Amino acid sequence: MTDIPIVDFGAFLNGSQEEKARVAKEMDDAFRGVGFVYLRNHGVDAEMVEQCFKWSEKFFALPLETKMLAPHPPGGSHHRGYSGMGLEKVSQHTYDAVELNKLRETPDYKESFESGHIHDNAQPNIWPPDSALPGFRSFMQAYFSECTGLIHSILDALSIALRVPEPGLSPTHSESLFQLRLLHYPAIGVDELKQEKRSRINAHSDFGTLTLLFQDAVGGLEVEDPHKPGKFRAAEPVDGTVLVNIGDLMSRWSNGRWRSSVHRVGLPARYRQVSRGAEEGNKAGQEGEDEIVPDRYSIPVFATANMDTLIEALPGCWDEERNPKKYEPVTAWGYVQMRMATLYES
Ligand SMILES: O=C(O)CCC(=O)C(=O)O
Ligand SMILES: [Fe+2]
Repeated sequence: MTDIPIVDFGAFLNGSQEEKARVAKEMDDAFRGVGFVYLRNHGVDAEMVEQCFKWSEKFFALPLETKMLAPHPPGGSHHRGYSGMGLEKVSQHTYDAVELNKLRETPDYKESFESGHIHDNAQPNIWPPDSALPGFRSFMQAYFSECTGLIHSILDALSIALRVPEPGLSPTHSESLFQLRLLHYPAIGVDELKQEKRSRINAHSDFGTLTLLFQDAVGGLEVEDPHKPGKFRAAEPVDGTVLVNIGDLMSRWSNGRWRSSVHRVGLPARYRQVSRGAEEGNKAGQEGEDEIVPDRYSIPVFATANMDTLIEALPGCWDEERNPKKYEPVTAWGYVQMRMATLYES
């Protein structure tokens, strides 16, 4: 297991100034260390989270032709709608076209549906007709707003951690240009994942400011150990929590103070041990060969700052002598566009 801390965010949402400062410090520590934190009492309605997983199952169970009524546009710059199996392939800072095509030979075995803010004019939503899945669109819009609240509260906590003067970082995200993603990883043979014939999601870092992640009970998410590059440790689902991580844009904004850790989804930890069958004797051992990892569903929400926000080392994250600015200033949108362009074949 990773050493991803669990923080009680309720103490930030409802606590005194002292409690808020304590929680902010705990989050600062987590983001400086592993770049991930589990938040308990995060305020996102548990029933809505459960319902969102149900909508996700219903959506992905639709026939392919129906899902294709809301197709993800070609190229990576308009990230909305349905992406079928193998369409998106994440990578870690690979911009070279030849390299990217080589990576795509082992496609991520997943399908996804992206939606965003109803007033996001740069990336308008792409919905299936309501008759295809009545109620889906209105639920997803309500769930999007529900998650938006938590993102802004986390930004408030981070502003306290850095002593960013009031009103802090939240106004830089006032347009809520976020991306709500439903992910479905179909059932897959243990061996296919083990031998890396297919991946669920390849190692990558997220490129926005913050990511919220709800995952089902299947597991398989792994985070790279910040001190041992190439070594991944399980980030198993923890009941009643949301997993929050720092993206590249926030890492850059904090002048590297907060870590945007590489993560991936592969074989859940419990399948790594000797196959269950093998322990139970020969006959069962044979069956163990064909073991299947069940379908997995997860729901990330990616946050980014308003398009023209200048991303340049935040106060408290640099000083002229000991800790100079490490990165050139970029606009939030300029950076995100550059990263999104690598995700899809254009
Ligand atoms: O499915 C997951 O648990 C992680 C998904 C993820 O890392 C992503 O979509 O960026
Ligand atoms: Fe990710």
